Amino acid sequence: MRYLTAGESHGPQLTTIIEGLPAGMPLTSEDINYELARRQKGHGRGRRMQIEKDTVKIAGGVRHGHTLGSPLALVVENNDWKHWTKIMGIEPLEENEADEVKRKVTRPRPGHADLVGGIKYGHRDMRNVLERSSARETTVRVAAGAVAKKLLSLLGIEVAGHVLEIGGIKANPPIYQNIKELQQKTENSPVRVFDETAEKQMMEAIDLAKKNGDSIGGIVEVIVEGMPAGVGSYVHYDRKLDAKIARAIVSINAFKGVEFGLGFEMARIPGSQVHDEIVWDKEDGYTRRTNRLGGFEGGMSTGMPIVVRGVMKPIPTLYKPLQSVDIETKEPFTASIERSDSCAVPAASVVAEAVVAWELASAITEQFSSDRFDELEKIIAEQREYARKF
Ligand SMILES: Cc1cc2nc3c(=O)[nH]c(=O)nc-3n(C[C@H](O)[C@H](O)[C@H](O)COP(=O)(O)O)c2cc1C
Ligand SMILES: C=C(O[C@@H]1CC(C(=O)O)=C[C@@H](OP(=O)(O)O)[C@H]1O)C(=O)O
Repeated sequence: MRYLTAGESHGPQLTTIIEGLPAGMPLTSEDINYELARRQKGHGRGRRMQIEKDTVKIAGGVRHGHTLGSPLALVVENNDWKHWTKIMGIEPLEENEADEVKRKVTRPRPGHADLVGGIKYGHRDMRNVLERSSARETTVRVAAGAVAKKLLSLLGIEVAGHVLEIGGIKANPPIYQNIKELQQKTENSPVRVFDETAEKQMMEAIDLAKKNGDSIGGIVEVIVEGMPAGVGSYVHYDRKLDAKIARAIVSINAFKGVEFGLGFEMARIPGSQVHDEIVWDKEDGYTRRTNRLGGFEGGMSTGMPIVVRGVMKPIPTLYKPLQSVDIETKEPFTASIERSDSCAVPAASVVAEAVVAWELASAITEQFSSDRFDELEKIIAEQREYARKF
């Protein structure tokens, strides 16, 4: 499967076209709207989230609640567009219209894409960069991820994303009976965290950063249960599924690192405390006594839960801006201020879920290729049975 997205942050809409979905898979707008609403929640977001009520229009590829096998076209309109029609106008401006109409940006924000994007594309008005580099684009990535999550869920694979750390406040690792419990508890948290003590401290840290005109980042974790063993491959670098997931996580705006299972901690402990011992029983087939590698060996899923974490840097737009340079005068100036979030880690955990779900659904449909969803269900059941008996 593949998808592309189009659209600017304050333009009329965001669009994605998804190609390669099997036909006959149940899918409704509600499945997608549920995920879009989750992405909009979270303590620390700016005023934009009160303006938007993200809902999807399915513009192709579905009929009477089932996919057709044709490209799936999804559209999310920007409510804010009505305030930006002039600034973001599609048609050329009159010659006498001033630069203020465009809300020209000439003082790049350190840490955002403004300056290098301007250099790369020759945009001396760096609004042309920030409109597309904005994480508004993650709206339709979450829409694509919702479709992937639906496919996975119908195949018995569940995905849960949550927050582990914000601004240096660490949550205790979640202890839960099943993944549904993790999903439900974090869903009701304003910072999408399992640990209630950390929740309060995280919210205070966000409020303090906001008050100081500053921003904070954090760590999110995505857990996947029910993935069959043997998806991905060890034979080529670009077929390794863990590598695809790592790329997907780092592709999220402001994400700077990724780890699986024990992650960077593995550098400090011996192999006997890292590798997971293999056991077999009739019911579950091959499992591991522990899951310290986080569900991957040799670029393939082991069948154990996938555990992947990503680190998000603090938001680059600061209400107390850092030093920058005006590209017109080359004089030192503080960076421009755009309306901004002070912390978007909770929202980013929903985006992380979406991009992980996409990579898994994509790998499954590639490896167990079928144009029909009912056939795919059968093939996956057979794969599970084959791996159990192997
Ligand atoms: C959900 C989400 C919301 C974000 N909100 C903002 C924001 O309000 N202001 C901002 O400057 N950056 C925000 N960012 C981060 C920027 O989009 C990101 O730093 C920028 O695109 C530069 O890319 P890079 O940080 O990956 O290098 C957000 C990121 C995510 C994932
Ligand atoms: C619009 C979203 O996030 C935006 C991401 C973003 C950025 O620079 O990445 C900057 C802000 O844009 P605005 O100036 O319009 O408020 C955020 O609100 C969204 O998540 O839907």
